[in-house]
Amino acid sequence: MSNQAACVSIQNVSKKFGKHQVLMGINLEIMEGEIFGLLGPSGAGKTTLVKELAGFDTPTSGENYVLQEKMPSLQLINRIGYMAQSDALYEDLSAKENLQFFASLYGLKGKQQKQRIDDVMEMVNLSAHLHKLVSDFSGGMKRRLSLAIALLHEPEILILDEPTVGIDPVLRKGIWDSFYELNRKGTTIIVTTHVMDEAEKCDRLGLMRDGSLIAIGTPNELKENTNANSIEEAFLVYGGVTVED
Ligand SMILES: Nc1ncnc2c1ncn2[C@@H]1O[C@H](COP(=O)(O)OP(=O)(O)OP(=O)(O)O)[C@@H](O)[C@H]1O
Repeated sequence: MSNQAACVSIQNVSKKFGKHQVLMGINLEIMEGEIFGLLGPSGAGKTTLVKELAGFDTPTSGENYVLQEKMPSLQLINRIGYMAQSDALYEDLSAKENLQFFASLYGLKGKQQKQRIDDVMEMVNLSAHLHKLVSDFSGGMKRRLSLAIALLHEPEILILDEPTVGIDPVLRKGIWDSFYELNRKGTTIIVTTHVMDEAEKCDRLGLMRDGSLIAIGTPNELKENTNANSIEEAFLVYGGVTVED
């Protein structure tokens, strides 16, 4: 990984909502072509951080650079794919109409638009439901449709906020296979999760707790450095927490 360029550089980023300090002096570089996972309990600040990377929020202090541009940057809209934690879908439109709407925003037209819609729906295993109203979709189907939308314009960086919540293990594996496939083709993937087995699938992890990045490394490094058998155990050691049942 040493000869890769950083495509994300987070420089001393802090964020406050009123008096509530949500991010504290985060420094992190994410390399081109890696799958980077942000792991941490609810409220750790993962969503706040990835929202800033996607250009939907700004730090109170510090700077975020994505593809060498200071964020937020309108110029990057076509180069970043973002899947938010809550689905931003039009419930009274069909899946196809939702995809067409977002495809138009990205400037995809005609045959190319149709092809991309078919490709992404196949990737998330929803091809059979193209014409169904989103209001008739299950929670997991909505997640997968949101993912399909994030993939439409073949972004160089894909930012996914808990992409597989509410998705059953078989489909989850299928979705991770798609991530690996995209990653093989060069897409950098940044994913937040609090699922430990997903964390193991990342090239590197950033462990977050109470707005701080408490450790960064490959899953193996994090386990070896703490003499832990699992990422969960490593997390607890880095966090200075003792294991309780
Ligand atoms: N717009 C906001 N206004 C005020 N507080 C906020 C806002 N957004 C987030 N927070 C607070 O910031 C903290 C971090 O939230 P964030 O959603 O980033 O955590 P998270 O690690 O992504 O958690 P989860 O896994 O539950 O999504 C929480 O305490 C949350 O209540």
